[in-house]
Amino acid sequence: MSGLRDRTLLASGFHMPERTGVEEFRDALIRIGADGRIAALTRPEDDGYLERRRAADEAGRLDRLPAGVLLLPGMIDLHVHAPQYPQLGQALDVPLETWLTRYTFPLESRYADLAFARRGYGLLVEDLLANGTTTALYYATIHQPASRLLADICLERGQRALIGKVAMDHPGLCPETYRDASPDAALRGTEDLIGYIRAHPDNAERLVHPVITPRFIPACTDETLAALGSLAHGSDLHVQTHCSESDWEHAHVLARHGVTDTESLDRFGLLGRRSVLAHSVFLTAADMDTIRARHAAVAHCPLSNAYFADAVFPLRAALEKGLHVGLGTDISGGPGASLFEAMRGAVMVSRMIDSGTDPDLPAGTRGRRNGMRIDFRDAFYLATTGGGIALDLPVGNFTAGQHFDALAIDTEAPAGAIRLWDGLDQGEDLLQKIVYTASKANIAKVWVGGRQVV
Ligand SMILES: Nc1nc2[nH]cnc2c(=O)[nH]1
Repeated sequence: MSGLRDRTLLASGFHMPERTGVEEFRDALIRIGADGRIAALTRPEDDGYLERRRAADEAGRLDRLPAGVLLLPGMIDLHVHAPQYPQLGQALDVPLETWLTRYTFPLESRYADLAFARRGYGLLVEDLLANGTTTALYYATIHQPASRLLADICLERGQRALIGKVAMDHPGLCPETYRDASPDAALRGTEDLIGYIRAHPDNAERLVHPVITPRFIPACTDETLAALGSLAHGSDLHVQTHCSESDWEHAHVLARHGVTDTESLDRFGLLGRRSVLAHSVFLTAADMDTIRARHAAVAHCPLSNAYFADAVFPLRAALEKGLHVGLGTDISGGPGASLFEAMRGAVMVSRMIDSGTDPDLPAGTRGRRNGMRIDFRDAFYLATTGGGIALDLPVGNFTAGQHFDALAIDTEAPAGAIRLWDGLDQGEDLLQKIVYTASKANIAKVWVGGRQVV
């Protein structure tokens, strides 16, 4: 079994087209079209199942997952700084502003060197695919050649990706050696990468999308924010930026613009259906209303927030308000490169905000307020369907019309971390165990758009 285009896969597994419940399928037929999209998922109890199964088999177009191997949707990472992979797991003992100026900007400036970029980006894309990330929303750097190279690599390796040349021109924060020379340079660089990705000869299927990427308000002049807002206006382009991430950052925007990040981004025209706001920890109730009204999305980055936010994003409240939310690793503000770790982190921090952390307080009074916790189901939804909705792309589950982006989880891989026990691991308990314990060695195969990429 390799590519699954124009074939039918006989598989058991899980997906969550709706947040209201996990759907388990057993011995389902997933018919994948020549375009890599799912034509139908047929279960044994559905009409025509046996006929379809026989027809696919007789045509030599039936593939089966072996016993012990389960199918999950591919993971969608809504926040990755591609150039920061070399410092994953480093420098998390300093606050965001120090981390940026002392470590991150100097590292990113090295992507002026294409050989360095090739090594870093090649390894990152390969590792993320092996970790099960089939779609990634990437920040590149300010450099045109290296940002183009990231697009080339994603196309070559077959990862679905959304890539932005980072716009950052504010001399107050960005060092002279690593910033756009002017608002015009920031805008032209953004437009150049959009043109390159759209016209790329290997991107006819639009596997890779360009993204308007003002790094965050402190790094951009108002002129640049306005120019990028105009570019986004009326287009179908994605926008990504950081929003209300830390006390320092949030206070900076309040002092400079007199309003919150959300309000300011909205005034610049940067909030729309395809905007993804990373972190968004310090949103007010009014900010949440604005994000919902614009149908924009939040990339919740639980691991990174533990280091830079000193607070927990009220995820449950955002979901109950109807915001689009998905998960991000925030490589390298978060020390993990796997959405499985992000899922686990999202559940854990939600438990802490729900029940609290101070053992000196009586039980029941420690938490911010009750009802803030999520469970593994919500986390699985956010990493799959939630991410697809946030990006406005047909990915995240196995319903008809979605791209076939999927993982084969080998629950019996000897080197993997999943350990099953007879009779214990059934239904949602099995999915829970996968969410909490799966490791890279359990990810046996990965497909993007029906093409096998791992
Ligand atoms: N976590 C994180 N926050 C940022 N704010 C501005 N740039 C960055 C970045 O690279 N990572």
